[in-house]
Amino acid sequence: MTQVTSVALRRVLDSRGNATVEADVLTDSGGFGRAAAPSGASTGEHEAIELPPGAAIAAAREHALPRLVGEVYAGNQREVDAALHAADGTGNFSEIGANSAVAISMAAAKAGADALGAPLYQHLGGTFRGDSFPVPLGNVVGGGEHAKEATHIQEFLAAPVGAPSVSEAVFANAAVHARISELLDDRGVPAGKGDEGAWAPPISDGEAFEVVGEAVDDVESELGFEIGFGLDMAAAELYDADEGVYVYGDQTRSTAEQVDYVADMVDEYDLVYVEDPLDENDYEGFSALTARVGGGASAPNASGGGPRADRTLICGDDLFVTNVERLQDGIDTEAGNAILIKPNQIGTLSDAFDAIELATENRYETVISHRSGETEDTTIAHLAVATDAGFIKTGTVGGERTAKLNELIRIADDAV
Ligand SMILES: C=C(OP(=O)(O)O)C(=O)O
Ligand SMILES: [Mg+2]
Repeated sequence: MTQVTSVALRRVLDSRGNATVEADVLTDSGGFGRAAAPSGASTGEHEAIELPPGAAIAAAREHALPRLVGEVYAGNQREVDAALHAADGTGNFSEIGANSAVAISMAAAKAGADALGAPLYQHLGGTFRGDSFPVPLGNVVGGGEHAKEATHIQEFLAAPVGAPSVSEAVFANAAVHARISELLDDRGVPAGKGDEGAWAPPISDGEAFEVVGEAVDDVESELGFEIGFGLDMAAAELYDADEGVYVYGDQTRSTAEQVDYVADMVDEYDLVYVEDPLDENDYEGFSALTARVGGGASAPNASGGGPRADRTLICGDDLFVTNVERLQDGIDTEAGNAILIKPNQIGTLSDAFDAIELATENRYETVISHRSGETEDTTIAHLAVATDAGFIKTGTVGGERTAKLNELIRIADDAV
C-alpha cells in the first residue's frame, strides 16, 4: 500500500528567488506527497551539507532513487530515512545533499499520510495529536544576514504566549507587525522588508527594542492577552573568533559583556525567548546565561502552556543544529533550555524526531522552525502539532510564511 513506486526531483524557486529541490513521492496505492527544501542564510557551521540544487538532484537520482523505488515503504519513515543515509554514506549528506534528502524525506511522509488517509500531523504524531498547538514566534523587525543596513540583531520576535487559540496568536503577530509600521512611520523611518518579511529599518538595536516593545504592549492591551517579546541574536554572525568579541558595528562586546547585555535586555524587556545569544561553539557562555536567566535545568517543560514566568527560554539554533550529539553536549553542560528544530539542518524527519525526543526527555523546549529561504511547503506546521512542540517560528507575513500559519489554523479547524 505504501511501497514507493516513484520519486521525481526538480528545481523550483524559493522565496529569495534561488533554486531549491522539490521532491514528489508516489506509492503503489496512489499515495502522493510533494515537499521542497528550505535554505538558510545564517547557517550554522555544523549543519548537514546543502549542495547546489542541480548537483543534489543528480546525486540523489544516482545514489538514492535505486534504494527507494520498489525498496521502501513511505508509511515507514525510519526505513525511508535509513535508505537516504545509506545512499549518502557520509554522515552529513555531503554526497546527495541535505536539500535532496530533506525534500525526499518530507515528501515520503506526505505520501505515507496520503496513502493511509490521515492528515500529516496525525500520521507523524498519532491519533491523540491535534488538540494542542504551538505558540507562533513572529519575526517583526530584523537585520543581520537577512537584511542589509538594518539591525545587528537578526530577529525581534513577537510571542503571543497568552493567546486563547492558535488563530488569535497568528493574527496577534500580524497586528504587531502592522503596529510597527505605524510606529516607524511616526519616527519618519523608512523600512523595507528582510528575507522573512520582517521590517528591516535602518535603526539601532536600541531603537528596535523600543519600537518592538511599544508595539507588543499596544497590541497586548488591545487584544487583552499576553504577548511576549523574543529575539534571535544569531550571535555566531556577530562573533569575531580571532578577536574573541561580538561586533555590533563600531561597538564590540567580550563574551562576559555579551552575557551581561543579554541578561540586562531580558530584565528590561521581560524577554520570554532568546535564540543564539552566543557563538555556535560557546557551550560555556550558553551555560552561564542559562544559569542566570533560564530558570535552571530542572525547570518544567513549558510545552503547550507557554514559558514559565520566571524562565526565559535560551534556545540553541546554530549551537545544536538539530543534532542529537550536539544537543547531548548541551544537556551535559546545561547549555540552554530550548532547541530550534530545522529538518534541513540534519537532513531527515527521523533525525529531527530524534532531536525532539531527546530534548523533551531532558525538559528542553522545542521550537520548530522555518528557514530564511522558504517555499509554500507546510510540513513544519504538521511537525509542530505532531510533536506537541511549545513553539513554531515561521515569520509573520509573506506567502511562504503564511502558508505555514494558515495550515496551523486549518489543522485547528479540522480542515486538512
Ligand atoms: C531562520 C533562521 O535563519 P536562517 O534560515 O537564515 O538560518 C534562523 O537563524 O533561525
Ligand atoms: Mg536562528
